[in-house]
Formats: sequence, structure tokens, C-alpha cells
Amino acid sequence: MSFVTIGGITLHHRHLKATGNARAIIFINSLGTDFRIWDDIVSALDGEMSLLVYDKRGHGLSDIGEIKSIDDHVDDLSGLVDHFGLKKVVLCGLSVGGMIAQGLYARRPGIVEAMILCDTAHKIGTNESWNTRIAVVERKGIQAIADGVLKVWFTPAFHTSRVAELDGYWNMMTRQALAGYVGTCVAIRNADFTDAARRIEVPTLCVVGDQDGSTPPALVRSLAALIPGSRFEIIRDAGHIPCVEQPEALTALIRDFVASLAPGAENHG
Ligand SMILES: O=C(O)CC1=CCC(=O)O1
Repeated sequence: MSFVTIGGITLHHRHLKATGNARAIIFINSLGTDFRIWDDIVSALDGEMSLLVYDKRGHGLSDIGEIKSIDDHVDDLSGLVDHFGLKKVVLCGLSVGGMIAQGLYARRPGIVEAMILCDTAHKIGTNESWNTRIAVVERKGIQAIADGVLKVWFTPAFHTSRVAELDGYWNMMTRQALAGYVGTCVAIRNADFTDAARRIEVPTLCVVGDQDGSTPPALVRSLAALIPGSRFEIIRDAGHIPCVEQPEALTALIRDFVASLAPGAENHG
């Protein structure tokens, strides 16, 4: 296990460095998950690209810290980029992870070569939906909403055919620190990247599961419409977390997208 302390926050991470002409790609996980959601993608891409996965604060084995806004998560991601000496990175963010990616681009556009914005948006949910969720989990715990959230994370087919995994992801979600979960809900509620998305000037792939109940295809398509020149793709038979449910399809899209980038930014892993 690897840990690093940046700005007083200890972050759990895994860095797999590729040799030769490799790009660096950083994966940013979603609300209620830790970096193990990327395991299949990491296994598939290991050796082809330098890969960095980490538990964002308040999740997994990272410190909880204080989470007042997406900026707090951006601080950690920005610190990780510097800690690993990365000059240019490709960001792959899932859901709130995609907001954190948009936040890093808005703050430090020069270090972002490209972005893969996965099941995310410029604005996710409403004040009302987040306030309701926050009130329920503060009163009754994450387990009170877990069954409902799993319905948006995974398709009905996943629910019937991958029952043990479903149990495992229920455990993952409900074992996140309450303060980290609630803080990240507040951060998502207050985030709006609508204007920032219009200013994105790097190649961007927006991708979504066809059955995503949290950031549905129409919403992710509207994010793609804001980002000049972006590419939009739908993954079949996937809910909100295609890196778990359809990792081969997402890996193929990542490979294809990274291969389409202009040469020159490699060797920064
Ligand atoms: O937990 C959910 O409802 C799905 C989700 C929304 C933002 C995020 O990161 O995950």
C-alpha cells in the first residue's frame, strides 16, 4: 500500500509507471467508492501508460480532512501531479471525479493534455436532491440510501447476475466515512462547471453508460455539447460505473482516445 501526505492530507494511491514512450493517466473515483473501481482498467492498461489511481479525500484509506467544495479535492489532485513530477497528464474522472478533473483543468490548464469525463456533468443533481440525501445519511447512515444508489450504479442485469459483486459494492459504499461522504455531497451540490466547460480547449471524451440513472446519456451529451470539439460515446449495458460493469468497452475507448492524441506529450509518467 502506498501513501503520501500532501497539504496535511494523507492520500492512499497506486502508481504504475510504464517504461518508454508512455502517457500518464490519472483516474479519479466517484462518490462512495475507492480506487478499486478502476482495477480492471488498470490491469488492462498496465504497461501501456503510466497509471495513477488514488482515494480522494474522505474515501477509502485517505484522510477525511475537510471537504467544503470541489476545490478541496482539486487541491489533492493538483498536489499529486506535482508529487509525481508529472508535466502533462490525461485525466479520467468518474462522476464527481469528472468534476474534480474539470476543476483541475480550470485551475491549471497547462498540465492537462486531455480529459476522459465518464458519467459526469457540468452540474449533477439539484440542491433539493442533494439536501434530501444529506439529511437522510446524516440521520440514518449511508446504508439507508445504499440500495437505491446501487440501482443507479448498476443495470438490472448486473443486479441479477453479479450478486456477490453487488454485495461487495454495497459494502464499499456503506463503509465510506460519513463526513467524507456528506462533504462530497455538499461539494457536488454547490459545483457548477457550465461556464468552465465552455472554456475547455483540450481533447475531451465524454462517455456514459446507456442505463446511467445518475448522469443519464442526455445530461452527459449536454456536457459534451458545451465542450468545443469534444467526443461523445455511449457504453451499452452499463449504469453509472462502466469501469466496473463494462471495463473492456471503457478500456477500448480510453485506448482509442489516447491513441488519437497528438504525439509529443509522452514520457511524463
Ligand atoms: O451516488 C450516486 O448517486 C452517483 C453519483 C453522483 C455523483 C457521484 O460521484 O456519484
